[in-house]
Order: sequence, then C-alpha cells, then structure tokens
Amino acid sequence: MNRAPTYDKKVHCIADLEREANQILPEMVRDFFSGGSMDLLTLNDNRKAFDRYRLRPRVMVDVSSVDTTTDCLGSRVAFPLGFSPAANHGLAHADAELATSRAAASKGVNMVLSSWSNTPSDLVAEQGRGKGISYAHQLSAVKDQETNLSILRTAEKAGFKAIFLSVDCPWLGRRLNEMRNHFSLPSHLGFPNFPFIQSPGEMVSEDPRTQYASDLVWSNVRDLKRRTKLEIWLKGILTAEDASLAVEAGADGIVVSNHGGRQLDGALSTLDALPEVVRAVQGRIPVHLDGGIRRGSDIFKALALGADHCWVGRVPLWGLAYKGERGVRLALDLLHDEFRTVMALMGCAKVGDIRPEHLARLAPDGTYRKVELDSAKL
Ligand SMILES: Cc1cc2nc3c(=O)[nH]c(=O)nc-3n(C[C@H](O)[C@H](O)[C@H](O)COP(=O)(O)O)c2cc1C
Ligand SMILES: CC(C)CC(=O)C(=O)O
Repeated sequence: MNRAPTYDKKVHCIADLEREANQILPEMVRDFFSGGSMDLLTLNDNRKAFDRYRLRPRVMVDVSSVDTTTDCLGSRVAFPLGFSPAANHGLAHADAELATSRAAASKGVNMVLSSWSNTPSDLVAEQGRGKGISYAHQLSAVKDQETNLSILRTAEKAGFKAIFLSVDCPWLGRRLNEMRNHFSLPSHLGFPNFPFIQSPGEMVSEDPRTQYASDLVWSNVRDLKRRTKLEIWLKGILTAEDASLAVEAGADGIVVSNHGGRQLDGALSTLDALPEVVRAVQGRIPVHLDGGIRRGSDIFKALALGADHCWVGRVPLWGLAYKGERGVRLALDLLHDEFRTVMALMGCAKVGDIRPEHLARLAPDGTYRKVELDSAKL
C-alpha cells in the first residue's frame, strides 16, 4: 500500500506545525507572524475561500507515476510552491533566512527574499547556488531612491532572478496586534539592506530611507525595467483592471496577493480575486498566488483556477520556529506529499492536467456547482 510517510512525531500537517510553533514563540512574535490588519476579515477569508470549492475527481486514469514538477522563474521546481518574502525570519530562529534558504534549496523550490531580511541577500542566495533553484528579491520601494537602487544592485550582484515589487504597501496596514503588544524588534536583529539603521526601532522612523514610497504609479514599472535586466514582477494585484495595466506596463509576472491580510482589511481573498486576474492576463505573463495556502489541496485549487504557481509566507516561519531548517523542510515535505496525493486522487498525472472543471464552487443555495471552463479563462 502506498501510504504517506510520517516525518515527525507531532506534526502531520501545517495546522499541527502552526500549533507547535505557536507554543514555542513569544506572544508578541506569534501575533506578528499570524496576525493581520484591523478585523482580520481578509486574513480569515484567505483561508475560507479555499473551502468554498470542492474537488471533482476523475477516476480510471493511470496515476502510477505523478509528476508534480513545474517551471518557476526559469527553474524546474519540485512542485508549484515556494516561499513568499517575509520580514524578520530572525524572530523565528537564530539561523533566520539562511535556514529557510537551505531548506528551499534542498527540497528544490524557489524563494523570494524580503528587503527586510535579517541576513545579507548574497549569503541567502549562496545557499542555493548550483542547486537548480531561483531566488527573487522583494522590494517595497522607499522614498529614498538611492536605497531602492542599492537593493536592486545587491540583487543583481548576488544572482537573483527577479525583483518582486510589492505594490500593495504605499502605506502600512493597521495591525492592531502590533499596537496592542507594543511590537518591537530585539536589538540583535539587523537589516543588511538598510545598514544605516542603528537600532531596529528606526525602521519605523520618519527617515525617507525607510519610509514606504506612497507615490508609485505604473510608469515606475517601466523606469525600473530600464534600470535592470532582472525580471520585474508585481506582488499585490487583486483586480482585472490592475492586471491589465500591469501587463501594459511591461511586468514580467503578477502575484495575486493581499499581503497575507496584513494591508487592506476587507480586500478580496486571493482565491476569489484569482479568476478575474487570470481572465484579464489571458496567458500573456505568469500569474502566481499567495495567501492562505495551508494544504496540498489548496495549491491544487489555485492551479485549477488558473494560477501557474503558489507561494507561502507564514508556513516557513512556523517551520523555522519549530525546528529551524529541519522544520522548514518538514513543512515542504508535508505540502509536497499532500499535493502529490491530491493529484493522484484527482486523476492528474502531471501539473498541466489540472483544469477548472476539477472544481465545484459553493453556490448561494448551498449546493456546489461545477466551475465551467469559460468562467475561469483557460
Ligand atoms: C511576518 C510576515 C512578514 C511579511 N513581510 C513581508 C515583506 O517584507 N514584504 C512583502 O512583500 N510581503 C511580506 N509579507 C507578506 C507575504 O509575502 C505574503 O504575501 C503572505 O504572507 C502570504 O500569506 P500566507 O502567510 O497566508 O501564506 C509578510 C508576511 C508575514 C506573515
Ligand atoms: C513591515 C514590513 C517590514 C514587513 C511587512 O511587509 C509585513 O510585516 O507584512
């Protein structure tokens, strides 16, 4: 019998990993990782949206060999999942982004590094050198152009493949957990991309080198593309209108994202936003998704609705908190196994076999209705 392997005594799914991590982390860090903005409507809906779909399995398909691999940022990755950028991996574990990067490299998935990494970007990318994976560098543009350009040059020199420009943070969302907990960073954590910061408290100062640029417009995408050979992806698109403008502006890819519910509370869940974005893009550039992915079946559902690839932000943080690099590898093993199992049980032998008609969506009358081909582009 081809039963799933057991990797850990306590952790058999991402919900277990979250529970274990949350028992280890101090309350302030736990809430910083898990929390979102305001009433957490979007944070919670990111998860609930996946449960509004059910699977329509096809049987009597030869799934004796299931190929979960796919292409992402020029690499053949083990399965359609990688790590979203998240600030401050150092709050989860002393090995911080180095451990996350090693885990990604050893399991054959890509990683996007936050500008607010606690580890120098070149050291993070070095962990995956020669291992066939790709790294992208996130940029939340700040007011000071020199600082933005220095991050761009660092990413180019260190061999990053792309810049993921976060377009959903002209202003920081209101995160009540951070206010209530008086969130602050320990003094030992530094930000190599912002070397002028002497103490972590200064990251929220009035200094234009750390303040988000709130005046970004579509022409800035073209400016950025003129300044670098790296691919420019836009992270934080939620509407068909902006997806079309992103393509016109020359973006190399889009990540449908609401920043894990940490920016605009009440914004659409990413799975709900995905079909209109996919329809607007019409296959001209890749469309990726992050937000709420916790199971292999979530990845399957996002792909069935037209995403080319998914990312997770909190999952590697929980893995790190649980057991450092080993914990991050565990998270990847679990999600990879779950995805493979779902593919087999759905009658999909390769990623390209996943189609919208594999899904049924919850209708207002409480029944589930088949997702029709033209209702999700493809
Ligand atoms: C602790 C934390 C820090 C984050 N830092 C960044 C960041 O620096 N830049 C960014 O673009 N997104 C950041 N994000 C958002 C993630 O890239 C991603 O969009 C989100 O976590 C996806 O949702 P998920 O956590 O449900 O997978 C952060 C998310 C978390 C949880
Ligand atoms: C506040 C930033 C440093 C990181 C971020 O984007 C986030 O916490 O969501």
